[in-house]
Amino acid sequence: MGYSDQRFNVNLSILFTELPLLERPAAAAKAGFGAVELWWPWVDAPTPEQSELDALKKAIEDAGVRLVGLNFYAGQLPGPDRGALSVPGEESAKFRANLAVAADFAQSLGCKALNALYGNRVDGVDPAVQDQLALDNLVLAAREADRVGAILLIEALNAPESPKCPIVSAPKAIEIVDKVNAASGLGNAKFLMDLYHLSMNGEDLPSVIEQYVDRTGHVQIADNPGRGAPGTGSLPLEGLLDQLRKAGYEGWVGLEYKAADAAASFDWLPAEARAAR
Ligand SMILES: O=C(O)C(=O)CO
Repeated sequence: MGYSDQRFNVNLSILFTELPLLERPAAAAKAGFGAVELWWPWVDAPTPEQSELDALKKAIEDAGVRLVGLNFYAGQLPGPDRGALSVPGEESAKFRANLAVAADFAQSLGCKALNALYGNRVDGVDPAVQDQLALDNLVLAAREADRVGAILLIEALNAPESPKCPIVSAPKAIEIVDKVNAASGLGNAKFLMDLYHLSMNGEDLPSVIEQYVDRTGHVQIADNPGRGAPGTGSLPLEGLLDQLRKAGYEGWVGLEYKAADAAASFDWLPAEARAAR
């Protein structure tokens, strides 16, 4: 057991950001990784030029890494936006326009997991109106994911850093997962268990793992406090990942932590544990 038993991938939207986007896949490969994940890279463009999509696809293929997770368009991440799909008007329209583009891009690289971030509450808009819009958009997203053989991920963020986002606990994210599956009839909506966000919420992580592992489609980690590499904070990440593995989780674990020098931040992870693809 231990870190050697997991399939890790590098999140190229938070790590290696000191490099231009198109250089990051090769940097991850050079550090020994076989797989990467991304937030939607064009924060202002849900439907970028085909040439931009092609260039990123080529950079990933040339690096010889596999794309294993992609966020749908979610506005300006890591803030001030926390997603777009529950925000009426232009943001919802952008999310819908992005669905087929992101799903096709994922499919072109064999990526089987698409993450749909919920978005902030909007002053003056009835939360019930936002939640109905969110459900409608998540069902559309579940269908697009299904069209390309992918799962749809629903992630809980954390309340201290995302005070206007309503999906800030594991039970709340699971409630949305269940609603989307009931409404779509597809069963492809899964929980994205981000142990950093959940710990920031003060959740009991062993209990979250025990309760929700069977509905978890992807895991992300960072230490807490600080959202840094494992070992920079006080979370027992190795033990938590062991618990996940023993409970039957065999999916990807995304390294979604901050590091000023990404290449120097992987000492905690034996080289042989980086190469999964
Ligand atoms: O924006 C964040 O903090 C996320 O974890 C998005 O996936």
